[in-house]
Parts: sequence; structure tokens; C-alpha cells
Amino acid sequence: MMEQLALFSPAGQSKGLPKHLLDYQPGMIGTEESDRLLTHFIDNTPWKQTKQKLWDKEYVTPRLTCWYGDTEKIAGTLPWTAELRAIRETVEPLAGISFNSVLLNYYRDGNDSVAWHSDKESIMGTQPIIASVSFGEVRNFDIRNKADHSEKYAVRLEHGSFLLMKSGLQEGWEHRIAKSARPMKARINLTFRLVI
Ligand SMILES: O=C(O)CCC(=O)C(=O)O
Ligand SMILES: [Fe+2]
Repeated sequence: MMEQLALFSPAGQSKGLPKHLLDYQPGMIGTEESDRLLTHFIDNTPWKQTKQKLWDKEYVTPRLTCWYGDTEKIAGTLPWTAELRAIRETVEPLAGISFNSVLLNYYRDGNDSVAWHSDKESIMGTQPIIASVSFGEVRNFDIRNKADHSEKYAVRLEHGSFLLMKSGLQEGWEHRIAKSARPMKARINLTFRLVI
């Protein structure tokens, strides 16, 4: 536990966060607008809890999700909404690319999480750029080097913040949102992607 804490500087970010892999920008969206969007997404999204198969056993994904966008590559993708379009237009210049889909994640409390993984499905190419926007509860976004798990960093993703996962991140690194024993309020995360 102490080891974990020692990773963080007072501001809550790991020291020496690798800037060539990640770009973090707090307050991309103002507090009031972020408050509105948090409630909007919680209340107006047809959330689903999907199942994952791992070693022939079925697990319920420990969070709720929903896909939006204009690609037919992902089954059941819903059309862009006004809110998602507006956020997409804000993040595209920061990412330097256009996105055609977004995955919405709803972490209801500290029990919801996403396990270590990298987003490198073949439909996105091996070096995708992903733009991530967060609302609600601050959660730690942990990354670790695939070749050396002891090399790891954490970023506290704040209400209204923007995180750019740059092209090298998915290939060499994994990321997660860990469960928390501390009581946690709801968090919404949007990951904009280009599915090709
Ligand atoms: O919730 C987050 O910040 C990350 C979500 C994520 O890793 C994903 O959707 O692939
Ligand atoms: Fe991910």
C-alpha cells in the first residue's frame, strides 16, 4: 500500500509520467457543464452489462457500457447524439485525428472497474490513438509496461478531464481502472476511437 502511494506526487499524478504515451489535461470541460453531462449520460444511455468469456468461463463485465458512432464494424452501435458530437468536436483537434465511434463506460461505484488490458483490436490498427473524457468520481488510470510490470504510473482522471492515449500506448503498455475499497460515486468515461 505504501509503495502504491509513493508513486504519486501531491497533485496525484505519477512523477515522470511518460509524455510520449499520454497527454493529460484537467478541466477540458468546465465544472457546471461536466455536472450536466454526468447526469445526462447516466440517465439517457441504454446501458448494457455484457458478458466476457475467459478460459471458458463466463463473467459479467464489472461496469455498464454502450457504443455510439457511425461505423458498422461494431454491432449495435447507436447514432451520434448532440452531446457526443459536441464532445467529439472538442477532442478531435487535441487528438489530431477524426473519430467514428465512442465507447461509453459507466462505473457505478468502487466495485466497478476495468481489468488490465490494451485496446488494440485489429479493427483499430495496432497503434490507435484514443481520446478519453471523464465525468464524475475521480478514479486512477493505471498504466504498466507489458515487458516489465514494475514500470507503472497512475493518472487521476478528474471531472471534465481529457486524456490522450497516444499511438505507442496500446502496443507496449496495458491500462486499467482498479476497484476501490473506498466508497466511490458514479463515474462516466468516454473513449473516442477510429474503427477502420
Ligand atoms: O474508464 C477509463 O478511463 C478507461 C476505459 C477503458 O480503458 C476502455 O474503455 O477501454
Ligand atoms: Fe481501454
